[in-house]
Amino acid sequence: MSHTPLRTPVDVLIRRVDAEVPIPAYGHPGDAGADLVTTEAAELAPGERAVLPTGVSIALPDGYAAFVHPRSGLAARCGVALVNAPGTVDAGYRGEIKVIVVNLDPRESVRFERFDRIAQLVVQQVEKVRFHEVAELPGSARAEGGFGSTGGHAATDGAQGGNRYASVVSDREGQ
Ligand SMILES: O=c1ccn([C@H]2C[C@H](O)[C@@H](COP(=O)(O)OP(=O)(O)OP(=O)(O)O)O2)c(=O)[nH]1
Ligand SMILES: [Mg+2]
Repeated sequence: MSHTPLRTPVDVLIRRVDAEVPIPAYGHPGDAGADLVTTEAAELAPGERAVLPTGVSIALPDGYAAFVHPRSGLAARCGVALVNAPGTVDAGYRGEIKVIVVNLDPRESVRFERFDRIAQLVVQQVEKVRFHEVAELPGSARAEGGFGSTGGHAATDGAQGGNRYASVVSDREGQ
C-alpha cells in the first residue's frame, strides 16, 4: 500500500557544519524521526558517556521544537541510551545539534564510526503557555495520585513515592 502524506511537510532550514555529512533522512514514509549521525568516531566503555556532534544545525520555525530521541535498535543490541532523552532542540538554537549518548551495557564497550546513525530527530509543534498562579487548583479524578497510585503490582499498591520501589527491588534481590 502506498503511503499518502496527510499533511504537507514543514520546511526547515539546515546547515552542514561538516561538509560531508548526509542530510538527516526518514528511513520510511510515515516515520516520525529522521536519523542523525555522529561525525566523530567514538568508543564508549561500559557506563561511559559522550557528547557526539551530528554535523548539522537547523533553524526551526517559531512554535516548533525538535526532540533528539534514541534509536531502539542501538538500545536493544548495544545498550546505548541518551542521557537526556529526549533532548530538546529549541527553535532559536543555531548551534550544532549534539547527542549525549551513554553505554548502559554492563560488560561490552560500544564503538561508533563516523556517520553511524546514533539518534533520530522528531520535529513537533509545541505550545507556549502563560502561567496563572492560583491558591487552589480545580479538582480532578486523579487528584494528587501518581508514582504507581493505580497499582498493578501487589507490592507497589498504595505506594506514595519513589522510596517504596527501592525497597521492593532490594527485597527481591535478597530472595
Ligand atoms: O540533546 C540535545 C539537547 C540540547 N541540544 C542543544 C539545543 C538546545 O536548544 C540547547 C539547549 O538545550 P537544553 O535547554 O536542554 O539545555 P540546558 O542545559 O537547559 O542549556 P541552556 O541553558 O543553554 O538552555 O542545546 C542539543 O544539541 N542536543
Ligand atoms: Mg534550557
